[in-house]
Amino acid sequence: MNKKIIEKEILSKVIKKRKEGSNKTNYGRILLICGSQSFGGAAIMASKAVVYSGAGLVTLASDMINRAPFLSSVSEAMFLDYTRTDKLINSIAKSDVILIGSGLEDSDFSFSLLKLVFQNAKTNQLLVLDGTALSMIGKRNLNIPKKPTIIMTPHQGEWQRVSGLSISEQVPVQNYKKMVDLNIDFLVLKSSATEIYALQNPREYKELNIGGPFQAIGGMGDTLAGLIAGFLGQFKNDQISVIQAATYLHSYIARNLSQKQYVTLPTRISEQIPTEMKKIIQTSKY
Ligand SMILES: NC(=O)C1=CN([C@@H]2O[C@H](COP(=O)(O)OP(=O)(O)OC[C@H]3O[C@@H](n4cnc5c(N)ncnc54)[C@H](O)[C@@H]3O)[C@@H](O)[C@H]2O)[C@@H](O)CC1
Ligand SMILES: Nc1ncnc2c1ncn2[C@@H]1O[C@H](COP(=O)(O)OP(=O)(O)O)[C@@H](O)[C@H]1O
Ligand SMILES: [Mg+2]
Repeated sequence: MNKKIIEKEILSKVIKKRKEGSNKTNYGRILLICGSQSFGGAAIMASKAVVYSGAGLVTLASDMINRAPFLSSVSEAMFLDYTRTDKLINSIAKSDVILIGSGLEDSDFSFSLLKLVFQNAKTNQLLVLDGTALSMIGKRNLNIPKKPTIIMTPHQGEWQRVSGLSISEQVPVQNYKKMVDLNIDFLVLKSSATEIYALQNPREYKELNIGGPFQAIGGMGDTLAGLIAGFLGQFKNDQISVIQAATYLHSYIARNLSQKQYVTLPTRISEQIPTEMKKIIQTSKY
């Protein structure tokens, strides 16, 4: 199987200048179903990455305990109480991209949210599965539906839970087999050398080689999931390139920050996203 390295050119391939007459509805409606009483920060960090990546309309559905801190730190986004099933179903129906799992608790209630999304998601929607959604799918043997496009962002421990493959068994051929078995369209398998797979192309996968241990901090993956969701909402073509670009940008910013900072805080990465995106369109040949 052919391994390629993700190069910086992927950023100018995907990130484009905005059209003059466009408005927020042209840049994606993103719904996050994230956070819980225990992990409010994950929801805030994921949402911050979605907003700072430029997504048009962003809603977080979460536990009410997170509402006030969320609105004060990501004021551009909207908030929904995730126990309001009627409103949540409505919001699922209107979304282009749904990110579920970052910071959810492993509970019967969270599991019911995941099933609700699986039942209501439609063919033209993109579903990003992260964090505890993955652990629950693995532990509770939940089948992933064929209809929405599925983007899964596990670290190796989560992928072990979902796929049953131990870390040493997580080699490309095995990973592809599991993607087919489990209906996963795109897999971002996170580690110190993150790998990105697309189901349509089982002969090639790409590896990221610009990350580093300055990224080993809680919230780094929540931020990546948000950045991927935000990019998928606004850059509509060639989903694999969009996912690669988001993953590259996340580590590219972290690497730049690490020149001056021992550890690169996830919220600082998000704050840097608009500046780096601007630099890309200014230097782009396209
Ligand atoms: N501030 C917050 O609210 C935070 C919330 N978080 C959320 O907490 C939930 C649990 O996620 P966690 O990943 O912390 O815990 P998990 O228990 O799901 O995963 C960690 C386990 O996986 C194993 N593992 C194997 N390979 C790994 C790798 N490459 N990277 C990381 N772990 C690996 C570890 O040894 C450990 O046993 C998620 O929903 C996550 O989004 C975390 O993001 C931490 C920060
Ligand atoms: N040593 C490292 N080198 C490169 N990237 C790393 C390293 N450690 C962590 N990362 C990156 O940080 C992120 C961690 O994701 P995850 O474990 O899901 O974090 P969290 O759930 O706490 O937000 C991944 O993108 C991973 O690739
Ligand atoms: Mg995570």
